[in-house]
Amino acid sequence: MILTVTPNPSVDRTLEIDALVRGEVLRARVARAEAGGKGVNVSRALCRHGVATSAVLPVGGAEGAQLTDLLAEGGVSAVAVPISGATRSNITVTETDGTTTKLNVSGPALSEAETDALLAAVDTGLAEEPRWLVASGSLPSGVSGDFYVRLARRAAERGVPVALDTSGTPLETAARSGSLSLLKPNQEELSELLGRELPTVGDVVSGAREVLDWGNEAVLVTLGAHGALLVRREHSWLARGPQVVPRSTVGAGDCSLAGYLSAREAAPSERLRSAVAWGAAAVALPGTTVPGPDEIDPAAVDIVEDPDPALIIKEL
Ligand SMILES: Nc1ncnc2c1ncn2[C@@H]1O[C@H](COP(=O)(O)OP(=O)(O)O)[C@@H](O)[C@H]1O
Ligand SMILES: O=P(O)(O)OC[C@H]1O[C@](O)(COP(=O)(O)O)[C@@H](O)[C@@H]1O
Repeated sequence: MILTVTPNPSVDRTLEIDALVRGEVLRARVARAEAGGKGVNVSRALCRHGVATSAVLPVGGAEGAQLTDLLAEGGVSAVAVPISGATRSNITVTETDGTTTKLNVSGPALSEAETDALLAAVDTGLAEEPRWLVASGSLPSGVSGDFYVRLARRAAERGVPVALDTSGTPLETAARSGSLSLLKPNQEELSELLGRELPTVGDVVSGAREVLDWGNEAVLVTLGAHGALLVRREHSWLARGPQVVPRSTVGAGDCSLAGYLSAREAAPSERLRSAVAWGAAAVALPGTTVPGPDEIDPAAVDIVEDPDPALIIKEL
């Protein structure tokens, strides 16, 4: 079983329009609502592939009820921790050419008692000895920036490896405290973490190795349309995915992480192949829709071990 925790989940609302024009009245062709939030999406993607998973998340208000219903409809096992605030709705606008614009809301604050209840729900999940704990997404206000460090300590006590996908202060705090089995920043998040631009493959690999030096095991850096780099101490691997016609990039990173974790007992390069295949498949689907097994083509992913450090990422 893979346990995910999403402290700030959302109902993802997507509006599909022809082209976004500021200041105009635009009519949406399609409006959809899907369960969202980073760990929630990892669980949804794993569930579509028959991988056992459980999603822990706080829920409140009418959107919280809708989120719980959406997860139940999708057959995703969830532990919903009740909170007094209302779960957020994040808005995505997708245009015909695949341009995706996201408007993320900060979400409800969690009280200390609600934060403790969330931690207790994770503890209960950890007692079931999951093969991974996935800690993902932004932290709601009221939750201290070291929340993921606290989670990682609890997981370590049970010998459960932790995969982290977040940004800003929560990423920096957890990454610097070490002991994470996997971090999944995108190129921009890694660059922000290290405080410098990372235009080449060599820049990303050496930046990720700096993060490994803080006591972490592996870094999966997703590069949007340019694929992904997996960096471990001994080797790094570059994966370039198939060309896809993008429809919505929302949830691509979450599906990449799910693909990486789904590949049981596989060599690092095969885990990376799976990550990029799942991410590319997600981009071809509308809204926050997660791909199923028929939509994924791992054979279309090209992998290079210890790639040329001089390669420029935006030219890949
Ligand atoms: N425009 C795109 N075309 C093809 N694949 C894409 C595109 N955008 C993202 N992907 C795939 O999804 C993965 C995750 O995307 P990325 O944007 O880096 O993550 P995040 O959603 O976390 O920002 C990439 O590694 C790639 O495999
Ligand atoms: O917690 P954050 O950083 O606000 O992100 C939440 C949003 O990110 C998503 O999880 C999508 O994430 P990715 O596009 O990075 O895979 C949405 O479902 C959700 O609306």
